[in-house]
Amino acid sequence: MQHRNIAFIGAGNMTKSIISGMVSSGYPSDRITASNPSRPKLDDLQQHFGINITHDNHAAVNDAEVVVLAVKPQLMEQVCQDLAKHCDLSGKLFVSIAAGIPHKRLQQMLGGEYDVVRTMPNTPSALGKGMTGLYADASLDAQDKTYAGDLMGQVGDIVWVEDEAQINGVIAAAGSSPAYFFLFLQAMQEFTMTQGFDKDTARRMVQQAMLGSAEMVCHNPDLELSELRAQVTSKGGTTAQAVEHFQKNGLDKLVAGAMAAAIARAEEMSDLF
Ligand SMILES: NC(=O)C1=CN([C@@H]2O[C@H](COP(=O)(O)OP(=O)(O)OC[C@H]3O[C@@H](n4cnc5c(N)ncnc54)[C@H](OP(=O)(O)O)[C@@H]3O)[C@@H](O)[C@H]2O)C=CC1
Ligand SMILES: O=C(O)[C@@H]1CCC=N1
Repeated sequence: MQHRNIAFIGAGNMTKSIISGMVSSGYPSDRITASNPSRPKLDDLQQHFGINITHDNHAAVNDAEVVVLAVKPQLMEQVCQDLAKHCDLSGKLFVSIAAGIPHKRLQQMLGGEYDVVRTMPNTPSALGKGMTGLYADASLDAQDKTYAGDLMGQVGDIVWVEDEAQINGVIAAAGSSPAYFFLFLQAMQEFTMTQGFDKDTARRMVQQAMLGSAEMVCHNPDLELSELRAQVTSKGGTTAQAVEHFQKNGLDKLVAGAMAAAIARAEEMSDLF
């Protein structure tokens, strides 16, 4: 991929995940800058990945060809307006990772019809196992589109969406979903501890079971998920009892409700910010 000078505005969890994945995939660290108000996160990024760091958003943006907007949604307007006031933004490609802020709204915040790609990554990007949804409007130059896809492709799998509203579906399915899996594992760990296992052993067991299961899913793309489940479920056995308990207690509805809640919040945020 092209290695353009890239600046991350905001050096929080998601920036760290993306930079970590980029550097492991060979993106030159001297072409990456992170800007953040507080120091410790910047020091951490510099120590681990050898990137450039600054407290000055303007300097970071002035030196960049690509600007990743990685602050919390509620700060986005203030940060973009400040950049618009103090920097020449023409010719730069903007990549937003913020939940709930539409493409048009980002352009409005930046004060012009700049090239903007709206993305929705997730934290496993740190391990090169991310999943990112991307949206751009038809005016985006093919080279910029390729760059944005390659960039997020360095940290995992990507999917372009045609309809911007689908980005909220990506949030529910991939942006937020690592937290669902962690929550599920935590509940399993806690129950396992009630069976006389210490915390670490309980974690080791449930995490290995999850890792193995995820690998089975990925290595068997032609097998339906229901078939993989059937392979574990002996007739009259233990798994059948557990699965029946989940189903009787409305697991499908619970999951659909949680994902719909994530989407509803994303929609709400697009009115708020
Ligand atoms: N976490 C996740 O799993 C995902 C998050 N996102 C999106 O990523 C974005 C960032 O989220 P996340 O990384 O979790 O949040 P964090 O709070 O971890 O990071 C945000 C960072 O922005 C910094 N910041 C605050 N004000 C400014 C400013 N004026 N200029 C530059 N930086 C500033 C904060 O610095 P300080 O702490 O010093 O105030 C902080 O380090 C959000 O918009 C979120 O919607 C998208 C997908 C997944
Ligand atoms: O919770 C959030 O709003 C962000 C977006 C997806 C994951 N974290």
